Amino acid sequence: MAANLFSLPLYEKIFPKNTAQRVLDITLLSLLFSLLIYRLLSLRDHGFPWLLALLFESCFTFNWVLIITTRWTPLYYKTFSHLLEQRVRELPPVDMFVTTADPVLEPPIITVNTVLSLMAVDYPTNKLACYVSDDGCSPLNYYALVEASKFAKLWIPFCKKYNVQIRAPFKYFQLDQSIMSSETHSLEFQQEWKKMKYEYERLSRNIDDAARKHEAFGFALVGEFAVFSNVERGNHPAIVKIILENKENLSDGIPHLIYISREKRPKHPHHYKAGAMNALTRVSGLMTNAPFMLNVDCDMFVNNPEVVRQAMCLLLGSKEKDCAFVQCPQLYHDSPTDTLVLLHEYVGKGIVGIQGPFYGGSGCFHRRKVIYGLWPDDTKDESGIYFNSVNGKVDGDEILVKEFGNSKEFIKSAGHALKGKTDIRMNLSNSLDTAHQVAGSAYEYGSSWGEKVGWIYGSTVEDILTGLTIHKKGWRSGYCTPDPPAFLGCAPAGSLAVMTQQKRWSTGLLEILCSKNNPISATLKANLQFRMCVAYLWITTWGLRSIFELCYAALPAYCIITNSNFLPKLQEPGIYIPVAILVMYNLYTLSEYIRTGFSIHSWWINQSMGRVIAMTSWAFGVLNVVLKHLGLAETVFEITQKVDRQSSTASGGNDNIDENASKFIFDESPVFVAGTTILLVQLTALATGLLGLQPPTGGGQGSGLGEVFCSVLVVLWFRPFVEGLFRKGKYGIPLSTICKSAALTSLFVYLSKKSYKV
Ligand SMILES: O=c1ccn([C@@H]2O[C@H](COP(=O)(O)OP(=O)(O)O[C@H]3O[C@H](CO)[C@@H](O)[C@H](O)[C@H]3O)[C@@H](O)[C@H]2O)c(=O)[nH]1
Ligand SMILES: [Mn+2]
Repeated sequence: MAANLFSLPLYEKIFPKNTAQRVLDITLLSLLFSLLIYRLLSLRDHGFPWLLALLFESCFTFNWVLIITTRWTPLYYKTFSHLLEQRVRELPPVDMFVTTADPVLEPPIITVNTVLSLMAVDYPTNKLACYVSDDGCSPLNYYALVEASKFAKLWIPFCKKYNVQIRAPFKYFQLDQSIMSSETHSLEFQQEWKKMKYEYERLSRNIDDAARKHEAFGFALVGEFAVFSNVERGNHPAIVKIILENKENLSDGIPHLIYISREKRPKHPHHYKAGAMNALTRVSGLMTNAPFMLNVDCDMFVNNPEVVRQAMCLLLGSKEKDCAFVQCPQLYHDSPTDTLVLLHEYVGKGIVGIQGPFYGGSGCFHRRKVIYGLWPDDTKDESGIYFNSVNGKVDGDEILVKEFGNSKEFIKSAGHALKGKTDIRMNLSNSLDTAHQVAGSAYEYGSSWGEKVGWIYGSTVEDILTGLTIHKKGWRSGYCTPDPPAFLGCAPAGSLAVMTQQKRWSTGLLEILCSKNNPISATLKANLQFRMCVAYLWITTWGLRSIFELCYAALPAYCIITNSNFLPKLQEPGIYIPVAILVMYNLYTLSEYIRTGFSIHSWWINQSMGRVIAMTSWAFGVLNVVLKHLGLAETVFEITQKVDRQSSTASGGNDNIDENASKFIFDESPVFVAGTTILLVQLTALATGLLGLQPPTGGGQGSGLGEVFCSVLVVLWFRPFVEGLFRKGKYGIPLSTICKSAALTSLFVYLSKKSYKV
């Protein structure tokens, strides 16, 4: 019987049927190929635009091949967490990491909610420790956490007593009380609920007040805040503070809570989030050294209190090799970003079916030893010592110093982690001195941190790079999609934030493609599976696609201005191919939206936003990487502004979600010059056509309805820019931007005409 129980599976793999999708994918691919063949065959009868169209369409076809290959075999997991206790004698410890970097862009109340939701998960509290990294080195963040720790002592028991489902207090108190289950309607519950609400409002008020005071005349930096006096954001010593310690090792108490602001010095690169993650890994290695680490961004609260147990089903229920990390999808609570949901649905699950999901930077459970650089084939000898396939024996002290840096205590803890031993540490403060040492800005010099160990440096999307480094070794990863969703975060609010984020992504992804860690070499020289390489190529080439999309969008305008054509004429049978592609592709994506429960309107908005982002933000990503390679600029991690919708329970209203939320906000940033130029080019072309200012065709075929249709389509995609031309203030395109774009447009028209004469 015991043996039977032990063999019960903790999860089941489900391969959803996708025959219809495959058929459609292949049909579309055949159409694309037919178009290419048609163009090739008729190349001689047509001019330069025809050749360009052939080139760009080949790229889109290639991209389609990448997409089909990536999503061919979707997979998801069903977990059986109620069997966990029967399968494992004791649940393993988990260290939970939260990163925050700027108390203005990331209001402390958001971080506080995330931390509270993590600390309140359904898991033995003596197995949990929560570490918060503050790259802003802000006394305000520290203050907020200290206040939150007092609230946690009430909140956590309340959540567990009443089995509260949403344990981020801001979200919980937004819920309509009437939808809560009837058992929670007891008088006792009502009273406790009111008290909790009162305490939470007090907590938010205290944090708000402190923020206001801090802004006005600084904090009184005395007592435990004294360490923050004279600190500058980018120049300060390491600060590590134990806010809460579960000294009695109670399984139904409150988990440890530790604040870390790693040392920063102007001369030492700090590697943004990846650097912060590595500091967290080391400090936690000294203090609790849990074999599993959960990491979330400051705005990603736990939405399903079962999440750790759910993830454990995958981590403990499979062979280690099959599960280096478990990623939960990134979903948003404020505005459902349909594109992301769809990416998860139609591409994400496909990747899960290859070698496992990409690491997405937040909502991910890691095996500590994998982060320490272990390969799946590294084997234990009898004494439990690992032999590393790259470095030989892992236990050799010299090797360990080279890998992990110069701290004896840390090396010892890393040795334990690699061997899978769990440390039992009674007193956190014993390791405080060493914790400060490993959080030092020079600690990593001469070690493998950021290169072979920990989060990998060299890209502003450190998550994809780190995940690729893990997959490259042959590890697989798991996907955790419980219902309700495990985590929910803040969507970037407004056009500016979206543009900035997309620019960073495109930059970072291209940095990966152009580095020695690119997916192709990972397949040729290491163990990245071929189709996984394709999946990584699909994502890392986002930026490059922008160039082709831009040029393709310029093509109809070019043709109208020069009275040439890149599409077959309406009376030619060839026209049916591009028309069929257009119709089928749009109906196909539309059906995906509708099947997933989104509206036609959201389909249209996202399709056009997708094109706008690709032609503007992504293109600037390419520029960033070119400048980096020329040594002219460094790439930076620009933090996304998080909107504080959380303290709204205290202030009584959602002021931020007004009717203007969907309007585009413009500033003088170059991305908007690019967008405005694309629009003006199309408008100029259409005007040229309408006013009959086109040059004579010179014997060939002139532009026709096809070109005009495409040009109008681009204008429709850029509708927010059209509106921006006529609006004032922040919703209008600044005059300087319009002037720059007008100049660029004239240049385009001039060059087009000139090139055509030549
Ligand atoms: O110097 C820095 C910069 C950022 N962060 C933290 O990194 C996280 C992500 O930053 P955010 O501005 O929210 O970026 P997003 O674009 O929303 O993040 C997505 O993309 C990032 C990679 O570009 C991933 O790291 C994230 O996990 C993923 O959610 C936040 O918690 C920040 O506090 C730091 O700790 N230090
Ligand atoms: Mn974010």
